[in-house]
Amino acid sequence: MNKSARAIALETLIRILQDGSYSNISLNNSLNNSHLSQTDQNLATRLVYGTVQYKIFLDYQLKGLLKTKITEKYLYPLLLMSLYQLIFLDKIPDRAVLDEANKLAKQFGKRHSAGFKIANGILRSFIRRGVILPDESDQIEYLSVKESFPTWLVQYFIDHWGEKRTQKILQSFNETAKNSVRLSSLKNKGKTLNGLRKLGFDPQESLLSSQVAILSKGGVSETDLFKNGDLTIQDEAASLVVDAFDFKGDEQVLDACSAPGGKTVQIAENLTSGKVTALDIHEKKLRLVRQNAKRMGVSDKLVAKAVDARKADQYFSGQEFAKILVDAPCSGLGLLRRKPEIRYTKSKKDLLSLQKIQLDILDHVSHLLQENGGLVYSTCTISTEEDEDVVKSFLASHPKFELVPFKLKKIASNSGMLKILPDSYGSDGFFIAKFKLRG
Ligand SMILES: C[S@@+](CC[C@H](N)C(=O)[O-])C[C@H]1O[C@@H](n2cnc3c(N)ncnc32)[C@H](O)[C@@H]1O
Repeated sequence: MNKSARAIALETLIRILQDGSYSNISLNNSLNNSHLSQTDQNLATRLVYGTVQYKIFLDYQLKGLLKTKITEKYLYPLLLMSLYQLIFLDKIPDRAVLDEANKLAKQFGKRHSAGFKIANGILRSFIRRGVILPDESDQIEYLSVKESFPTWLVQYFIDHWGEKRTQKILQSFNETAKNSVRLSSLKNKGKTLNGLRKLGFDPQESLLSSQVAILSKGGVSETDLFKNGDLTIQDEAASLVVDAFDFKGDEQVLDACSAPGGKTVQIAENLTSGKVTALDIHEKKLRLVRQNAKRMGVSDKLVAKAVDARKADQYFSGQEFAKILVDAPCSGLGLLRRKPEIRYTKSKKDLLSLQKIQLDILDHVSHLLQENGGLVYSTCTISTEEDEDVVKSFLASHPKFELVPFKLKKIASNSGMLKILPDSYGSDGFFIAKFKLRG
């Protein structure tokens, strides 16, 4: 029997909430093995992302309603998913949510289990009582529940950006991520945009880059435009990192942390006789880099090697590279729209342990840069520990490096550092710093 959109969503949520799986990987696996129509896939996606995103808020709604201990594994995810529909999906009538919860409880529960009665009772009680929130006098607790972020993260954002901006940042992270594509610079941009228009994607130019288009719907990876390498899926802020370099075309470039290769192919598009050496600590992930390069028609510019960038100076003989990109492993706090569970899995301690890895990578690759060469450091996080503090520490221990201003297609950085918060342009949160090695 083919599974329904809600059954797929529930089994995915069980894996994410009970087994700690990643939302995007789990959901893709479930959807790829399903026979759902595009509309049903959209519903399953909405249910999974929405429930994970609002987990703290939804959990709070159960306050006072749980009279018995929930033992069956499916029941807690089912309650959260049903509450999400009751509260956020206006087009689905309450009656339908209750009926569907009933069916799912019977499908996922043990034989003779009373799970469906428990679910029904709790959901009916919620409908009678309505949404509850903590008292506003405690802003941290209030915002934590209202926007569904752990209290440490709310406190962290307030400490760095104040209460008003924090509210905007949190709200912005709860908005739906845009469908953003970067158009290959090797192809005719007008033609690609026309192709997108014909397919109903209604492309609009990004505020951050003239090479990036925002689409009105998903599913572009199914099109020939994607398959033929006319475009690639990349966030508008992420697309700025490579633009921070000024390419001549004949350079040897090192991409120290390359997988899945979004920025590697972008570098390669800028090269004529030059090559990009793409490293990643995980051999398996390099397959994605090679696939991406092949699809985007730049395989001849790529050398891929499984290397721990913290040991990169053992693999290369000296100052071999004119440009180096360190798009470092990071907490990913800038990606909260696309990977909502990051807010629950990362802790403040992680920021400092990641900082250590980031500095280690920078230190080891910095020996491989030619004099007057450019080093770009970027992260998809907005934490100071992994961004500005890394820059400060790196400069303190590498006095021959200095920050240099850079100009992108639509914005510029005079300080050599650029931090993009998620509420500024509705993009992912990103950080870019550009250094030069003095001659
Ligand atoms: C932020 S992702 C890079 C994204 C990539 N630049 C892109 O645009 O598609 C960081 C990558 O660093 C890799 N990584 C983590 N630790 C590493 C290390 N010590 N050396 C090299 N790569 C590492 C991870 O496997 C991951 O693929």
